Amino acid sequence: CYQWKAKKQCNHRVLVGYMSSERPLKFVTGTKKYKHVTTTAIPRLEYRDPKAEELIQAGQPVIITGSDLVGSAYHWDLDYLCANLGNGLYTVYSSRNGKFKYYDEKKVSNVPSFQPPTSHTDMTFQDFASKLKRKDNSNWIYLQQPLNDTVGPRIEMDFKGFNWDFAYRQMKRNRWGPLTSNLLLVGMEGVITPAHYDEQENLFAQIQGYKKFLLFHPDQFECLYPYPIFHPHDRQSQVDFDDPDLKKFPQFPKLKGYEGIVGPKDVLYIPMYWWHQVESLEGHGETISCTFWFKAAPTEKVVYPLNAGQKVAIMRNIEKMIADTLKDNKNMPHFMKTMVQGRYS
Ligand SMILES: CCC[C@@H](CC(=O)O)C(=O)C(=O)O
Ligand SMILES: [Zn+2]
Repeated sequence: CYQWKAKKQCNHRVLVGYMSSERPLKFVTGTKKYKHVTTTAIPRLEYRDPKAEELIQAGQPVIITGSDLVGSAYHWDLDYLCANLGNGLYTVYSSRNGKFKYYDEKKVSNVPSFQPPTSHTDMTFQDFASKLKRKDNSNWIYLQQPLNDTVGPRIEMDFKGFNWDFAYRQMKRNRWGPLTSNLLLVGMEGVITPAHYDEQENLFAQIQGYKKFLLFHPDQFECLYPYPIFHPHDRQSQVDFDDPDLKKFPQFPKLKGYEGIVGPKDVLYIPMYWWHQVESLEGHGETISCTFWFKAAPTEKVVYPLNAGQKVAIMRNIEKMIADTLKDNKNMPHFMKTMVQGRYS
């Protein structure tokens, strides 16, 4: 199991003493601590610990150890994946600054001035792996591809060997909807997925390398200023954590959340609507992860007061309805300001 030594802050880098019974003492160099972002540790619990189940049922994040959710993939590394993923094509994103802010291509036409921050191409895993080894810091790359039936027989066998009992037990116990996808993520050291939220429950399994997660409760919505719903960056925060515009986003410094380093064999439960920012830590090789996304649990009976996630869902529905009704997104700011200005303050 892992014991975490006291964190030591030194010149904006956080060294987190890291020791496990399976690995020599290793300093997992954390990343810069973001100014204005206050965090406490994400709980780290053994999967048999009833507290872990309680946290998941309460829709709270938790790093689960010992589940072996992807135990049959612990041997996955670049060479093994090159040899066994087959010659299918994989979606590889490229970024000039190491940040991979997701955008919805179907919404690009809504914002004519939109400049995609990343590009993507399809290539064989072998091509990707050779680019990865040539680590070029002017071109960061990040493979993000749903595992599908183009994979070779060994990968298929490994996939079938996942601890599906654990995954489906969580799904049933928490009344989640069906599993929708397993996304294979292979990231160059240092890549960052900026703060965003997803509309599905996620069991995030780490296979190789270390990822630092920042997580924020849905009630931090007013500190994170998501893009408008019709914008390609819907669900993504507008705030650049490295250089926040506090005139435009004055609530940002009130942000409070959780942080944790997710290492090999760890599984992080990311509850739906929880904001997260994820960084592949330098110095520990490329990261290999696999997501398990589940549809939301159906809301049988609405219980008041509504929780923050439900309020985000309601805000999204209202925003969608206004956008659909007005038919012109330029009219939305004035329409919504008129609706509340001087009436609800
Ligand atoms: C495309 C998914 C990226 C992932 C974050 C990361 O590992 O970089 C994430 O945001 C999630 O699993 O929800
Ligand atoms: Zn996400």
